[in-house]
Amino acid sequence: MLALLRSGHRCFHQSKQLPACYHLSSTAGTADSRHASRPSPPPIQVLLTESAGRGVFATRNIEPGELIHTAKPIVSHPSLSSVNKVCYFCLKTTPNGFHIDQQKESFCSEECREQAKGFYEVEKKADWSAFVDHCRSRALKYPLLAKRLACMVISGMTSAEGLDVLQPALLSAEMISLMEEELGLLRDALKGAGMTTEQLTFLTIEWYAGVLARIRINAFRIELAGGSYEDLLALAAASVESEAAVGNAVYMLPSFYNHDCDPNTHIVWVENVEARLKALRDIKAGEELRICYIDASMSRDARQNILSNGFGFECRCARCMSND
Ligand SMILES: C[S@@+](CC[C@H](N)C(=O)[O-])C[C@H]1O[C@@H](n2cnc3c(N)ncnc32)[C@H](O)[C@@H]1O
Repeated sequence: MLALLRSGHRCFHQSKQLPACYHLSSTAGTADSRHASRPSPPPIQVLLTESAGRGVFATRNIEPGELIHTAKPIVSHPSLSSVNKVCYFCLKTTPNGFHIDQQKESFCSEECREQAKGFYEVEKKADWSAFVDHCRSRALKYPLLAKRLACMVISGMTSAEGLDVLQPALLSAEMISLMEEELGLLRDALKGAGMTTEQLTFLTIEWYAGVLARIRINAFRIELAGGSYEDLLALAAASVESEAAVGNAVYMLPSFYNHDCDPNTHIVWVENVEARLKALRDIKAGEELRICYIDASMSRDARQNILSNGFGFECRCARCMSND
């Protein structure tokens, strides 16, 4: 998927720059950042594109293989099949993770347990069986992220508006009415855990549907490479549609990367949920950085179908425009 047509597409950004909060303090480095003396700001900025909303642009030339920046998630959750195998916070594989109060979830370190403390104190009081059964029987993964976000809001770890800046998917009335049942199960679990009406004020259908609309467009499926960088290219190519996911996560800065069927950048996970954005080839200052959202080895028609149905846009990247 990664050795396809070289698009050489140009950036079409308008001069309007987004607020400084978009220039996130993620770390960046050279091709081997371990030798860098201190982390430098990432060589990117978020700007408006001509036809794809906001996008991420290089502020200097970037070399192939360079680690552009890393990113920690706003919210993440293990997949239901991995919940007993990975750290409940960072999704690292945990053969010997430690459990708290005989709960089935485990953490890989004291640090992760500490960072999860806020939402986990809320989560562990509730009986999630009906909510989880609902998700399992319908193969739904995103409500688990919404559930965790709700617990983070209740615990004060984050604000109820935390995802608002991200682009939402358009939801049909039918989709929203299906979400009402899910929201009922979420509210019941939290009420059963002793949360007060006041604590649950934010938990309306508008909030829940708004969160899921953003998760739908912006969530990443996490597959851990666990190996060296050299393996990652092959792994990224092979696994886009595999079922090796340990969980799902939503990030801020990575959410602003637009799609290209012949991307110049890719996103990888080595041992946990921390994302690494890496250059796949030479990128010139001012060029837009794009990742591939789907399995780029599919035919043009299949790619267009998935992008249209899943993300709501018609891909007009150089590869699609050349009918490849
Ligand atoms: C994850 S967001 C990327 C950031 C987004 N442009 C924004 O302003 O927040 C995905 C959305 O960006 C737009 N997008 C991404 N790649 C695109 C492309 N190749 N062509 C047109 N629109 C694209 C679509 O609206 C898509 O649903």
